[in-house]
Amino acid sequence: MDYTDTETFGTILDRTATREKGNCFEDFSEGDRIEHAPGLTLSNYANELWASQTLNHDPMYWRTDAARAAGFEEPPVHPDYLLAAVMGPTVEDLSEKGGYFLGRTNVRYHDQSVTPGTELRVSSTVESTATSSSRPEYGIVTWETEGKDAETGDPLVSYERTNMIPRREPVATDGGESAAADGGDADSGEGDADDTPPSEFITPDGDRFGDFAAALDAAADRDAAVAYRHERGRTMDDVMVATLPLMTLNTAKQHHNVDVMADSPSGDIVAYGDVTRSVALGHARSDEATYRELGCDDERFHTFVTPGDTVYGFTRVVDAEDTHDHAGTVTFEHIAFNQHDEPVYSGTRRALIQQ
Ligand SMILES: CC(C)(COP(=O)(O)OP(=O)(O)OC[C@H]1O[C@@H](n2cnc3c(N)ncnc32)[C@H](O)[C@@H]1OP(=O)(O)O)[C@@H](O)C(=O)NCCC(=O)NCCSC(=O)C[C@](C)(O)C(=O)O
Repeated sequence: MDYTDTETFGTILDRTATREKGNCFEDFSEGDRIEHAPGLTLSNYANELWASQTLNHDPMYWRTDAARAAGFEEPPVHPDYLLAAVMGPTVEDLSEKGGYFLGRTNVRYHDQSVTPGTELRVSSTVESTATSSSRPEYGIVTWETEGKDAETGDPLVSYERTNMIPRREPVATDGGESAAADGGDADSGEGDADDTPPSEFITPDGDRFGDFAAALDAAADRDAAVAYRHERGRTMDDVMVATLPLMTLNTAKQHHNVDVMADSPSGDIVAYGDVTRSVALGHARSDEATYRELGCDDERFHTFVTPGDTVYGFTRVVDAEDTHDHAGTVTFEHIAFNQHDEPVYSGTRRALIQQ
């Protein structure tokens, strides 16, 4: 028999089983620990592709003189690439089955001097599982993930992330179990006691710690916030949507299988949340003298970003603390938005900004 005869092959395909990838919601129980097998070795090529394409062009990640001036021996890998390189290899075990990346919190960088050539080992623990009251065909799972230097065992980055994960069987829900699984801020802001925007928005005069602190001082006794837009935008193309996640071994079909995604609510492949976030942070960093990343919290992905969408950035300065001789700690809220001015990502970020 000729298996490649189109008609015959179609009949055979209908009768054969698919060897499935990934895990369903029912496969996760609180406390389960997963060592992610594939891992990867941080590469200069992937690092440069990630940082260049997401407009993260800070010289300290590109040139030895700038890296040395910032206290590194040589240019380290970009922290957004490091984070994505830790998360990518977890997808096969945790979220390849589908469902959306809802958010992440407690992102902490333990070592930012990591250079290309470093091999990663990544493990995750199931922190919680919950029923989704709005989508009975999904559950909501939160994992705690840690990426280490495989050779030394030193922790490099850790975070807690939450996804919707398909169930094998949809369940009837009473709407009672599905409070935000990570205890994060699942509130969209609706119903906040004060949801009236301030009457004035202040832009810092420059990109140094003192400029952010002075702007906050100026806003302190007025009905004002320190908040501004960033000029750059980045249109999502194939490299952004499919290449960057695959380069970090992220096998989520959402980013590279147009055939499957055509039947999904987005109707198309969608950008990996870490790419959207990295673009937003790249826009923000282009307007600040960043010294080190400290961490991010309450990251949320509000709606799909599909090929052709353009990602812009908005920043609100929340706090500025004079913590070091050469740099101060600034807390920002960043919002990425699309060409229709719809928020697609939000999160808070703490970074050391040069004095
Ligand atoms: C998912 C959509 C459709 C739901 O939109 P919606 O407005 O209908 O619903 P919602 O109210 O925002 O959230 C739905 C449910 O999730 C819960 N929830 C929400 N956030 C959190 C959180 N942080 N922690 C815990 N729980 C959370 C929330 O409480 C609610 O529970 P309920 O069903 O019981 O009412 C909509 O928000 C959306 O389209 N978001 C964009 C998703 C997206 O594009 N993510 C990035 C790309 S996917 C990706 O990167 C993949 C990855 C990385 O490769 C990979 O995981 O493998």
